Amino acid sequence: MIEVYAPASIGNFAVGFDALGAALAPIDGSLLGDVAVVSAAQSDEFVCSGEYAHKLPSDASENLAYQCLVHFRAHVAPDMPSVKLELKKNLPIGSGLGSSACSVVATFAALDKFAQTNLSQVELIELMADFEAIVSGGRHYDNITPCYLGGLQITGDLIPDKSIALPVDENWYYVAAFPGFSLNTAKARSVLPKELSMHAGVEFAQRLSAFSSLLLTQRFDDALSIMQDDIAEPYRAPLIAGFSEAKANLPALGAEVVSISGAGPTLFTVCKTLEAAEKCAQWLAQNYINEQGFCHICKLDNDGTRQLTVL
Ligand SMILES: Nc1ncnc2c1ncn2[C@@H]1O[C@H](COP(=O)(O)OP(=O)(O)OP(=O)(O)O)[C@@H](O)[C@H]1O
Ligand SMILES: N[C@@H](CCO)C(=O)O
Repeated sequence: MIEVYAPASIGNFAVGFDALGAALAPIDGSLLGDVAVVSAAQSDEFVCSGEYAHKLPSDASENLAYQCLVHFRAHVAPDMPSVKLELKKNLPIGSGLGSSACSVVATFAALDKFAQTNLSQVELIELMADFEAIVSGGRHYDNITPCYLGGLQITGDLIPDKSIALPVDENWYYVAAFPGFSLNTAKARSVLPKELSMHAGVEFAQRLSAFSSLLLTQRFDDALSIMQDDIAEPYRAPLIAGFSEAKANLPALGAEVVSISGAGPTLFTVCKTLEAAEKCAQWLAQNYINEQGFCHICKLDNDGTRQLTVL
């Protein structure tokens, strides 16, 4: 049996629409992500369990994890013995935490290990991105690669091996608050402008390249000072109840950055101290999330997708 965990991630990371993403590790040691378990069986079977399993279609053929298994058997490992695939769906759907990417990454990584197909990093990332594209309305890697590789990744087709890890300040804390309602990624993409002006395109390129260079030269405070999303946040904020109030209130509590995680509705902050992160988390718990929501103070998950059990 192979059991693989894949962490939640913050897509876009404010300055890198579709191109930058970070994997999350709650500081209380809990796991925030999906788990795929592959074991030998008489014939292929699929089970979806976990807190959010009931939010997914009951028909296995509509579950991305099962679709990954069907694809893997047909195109990657036709000789793989029959398996039971269990997806432990621990992340809410349409959360902005890279939920579908988590299921896809955990499943392909577990199948690759079980079948000993030893796909290369690029082969696996391409496979994973194909499936992420099916549901999100656009091919992008900013949940896939941080989820798979860990850390903060600048990522896309132009980038050698699809992804390059960027350093962050070890002292930074990230507060991720899921408000408890869903926002469909395809819908959150449909409100974005189809084209950027020349000015906006140049500014986006400047901001992302400067941010990356500043991180690589350890000028972390300068990097934080330009960490702003002009591409997606202005159009998506009206879709997320409470976001504008949070953005207005959290800086006074010590948030250096307040932005939307992925397509939303999860909000994230970057804080320089644990004290500031705790104050932000408390405010968010009282003012942003409902009974179905949750809030975690996190560091980056530098391990990415990993095996929990091998039997
Ligand atoms: N294993 C799965 N995990 C998540 N979504 C799945 C899965 N299988 C099928 N789906 C379907 O894919 C769609 C995912 O929608 P969407 O892209 O909005 O969510 P998401 O990937 O969970 O969002 P986000 O990346 O913002 O966390 C939903 O319609 C959901 O029912
Ligand atoms: N970069 C993507 C992340 C969501 O999956 C977006 O913002 O639409």
